[in-house]
Amino acid sequence: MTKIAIFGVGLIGGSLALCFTGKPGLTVVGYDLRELSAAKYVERGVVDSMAASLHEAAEDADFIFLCVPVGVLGQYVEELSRMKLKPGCVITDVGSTKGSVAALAAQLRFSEAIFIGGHPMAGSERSGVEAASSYLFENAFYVLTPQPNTPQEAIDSLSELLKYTKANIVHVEPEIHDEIVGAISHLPHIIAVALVNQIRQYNEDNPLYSILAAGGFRDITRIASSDSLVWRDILINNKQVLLKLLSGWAEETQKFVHMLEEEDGEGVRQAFQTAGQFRSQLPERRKGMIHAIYECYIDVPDHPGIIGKITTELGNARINLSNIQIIESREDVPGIMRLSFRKQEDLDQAVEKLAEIGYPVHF
Ligand SMILES: NC(=O)c1ccc[n+]([C@@H]2O[C@H](COP(=O)([O-])OP(=O)(O)OC[C@H]3O[C@@H](n4cnc5c(N)ncnc54)[C@H](O)[C@@H]3O)[C@@H](O)[C@H]2O)c1
Ligand SMILES: O=C(O)C(=O)C[C@]1(C(=O)O)C=C[C@@H](O)C=C1
Repeated sequence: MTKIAIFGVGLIGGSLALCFTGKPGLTVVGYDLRELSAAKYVERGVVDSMAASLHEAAEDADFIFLCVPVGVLGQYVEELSRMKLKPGCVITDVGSTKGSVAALAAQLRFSEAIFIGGHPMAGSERSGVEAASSYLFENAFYVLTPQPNTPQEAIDSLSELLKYTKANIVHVEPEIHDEIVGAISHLPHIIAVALVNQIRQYNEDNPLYSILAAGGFRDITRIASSDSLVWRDILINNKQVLLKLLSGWAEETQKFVHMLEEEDGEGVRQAFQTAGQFRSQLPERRKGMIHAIYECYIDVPDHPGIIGKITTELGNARINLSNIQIIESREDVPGIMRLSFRKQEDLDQAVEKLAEIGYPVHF
């Protein structure tokens, strides 16, 4: 039996556990500080068993996944380096920053264990094991940050195990990872939170702000609901990169200040056009490099019962819908409905079914 230990059975740790639990030859042991009784994790089939201590979980493990917030990662890596682990044991993490943990692991001496940094580029604004899903990583990118001296055998065995996630493995240097992920993940989280807080203050004087908030505001601010402790750790850890990115962001917004002051309509138009062109080149159906969610949109007339009709038709055809949302709905104006699926197969079947019943989709 290959023993997999998961430290931190939350959104990411729980999702990884769900990918591995029940697979032939694998046994998954969880460890978490949270007061959710161990039996519940086991009953729900997330893990095979829960360990009462870090040592119990790590003992004899072939793989150890550290799925805890970035702020406590270092302490686990250090503790593991002091333990006698199974020879060849691969320790990996899922932290959203890679530079500091790679630097720490490089200076520690593990007795016959190997550390390989990792980061699945998939997630959610939700947190905790309740939000975990075995589909979370499907089709997403999964970054590994092996060092030049990392044994190939260890990289291969971790990559082989990660096939259960159905993610695409990519190797990236830790510092490059932090720069890129700072720009495409951490900065957007800061912007979303700052924007929500700006509007929240206006809303204190006039609640119409939140009442009128429609698709635009909701789309750009979904990630502002992310876990505050997880994100505190990520942002502080990637401080140097983010300070540079924030000054770039200030320059970008300043460009708009100038364009508006000068009433430079052509400048505004060009800004939208170049942004739109770049965005349309992002890989389709993966929401950038982020989600393993397959989505399509349909134009729907605004009349009662439309959601029921669509869900019934898809349900009768045994097509699993993971989410449904009306993005815009005004009286007498067709609304847009966003349908999300967990699998490409479901999306393809839905496209066919919806066309058949008179609702052509767009992406
Ligand atoms: N949320 C995302 O979208 C996302 C995506 C990719 C990677 N990550 C990274 O994954 C890691 C976990 O994030 P998450 O979103 O799963 O958070 P989460 O809050 O859902 O899960 C974290 C789990 O770790 C447990 N925990 C916290 N401190 C602990 C400790 N000292 N010892 C043992 N368990 C502890 C918590 O009880 C919780 O169950 C973070 O490092 C984060 O940067 C998050
Ligand atoms: O989709 C989301 O909600 C996420 O926040 C996922 C997201 C991201 O920003 O893309 C967040 C943190 C990660 O480390 C990786 C992915």
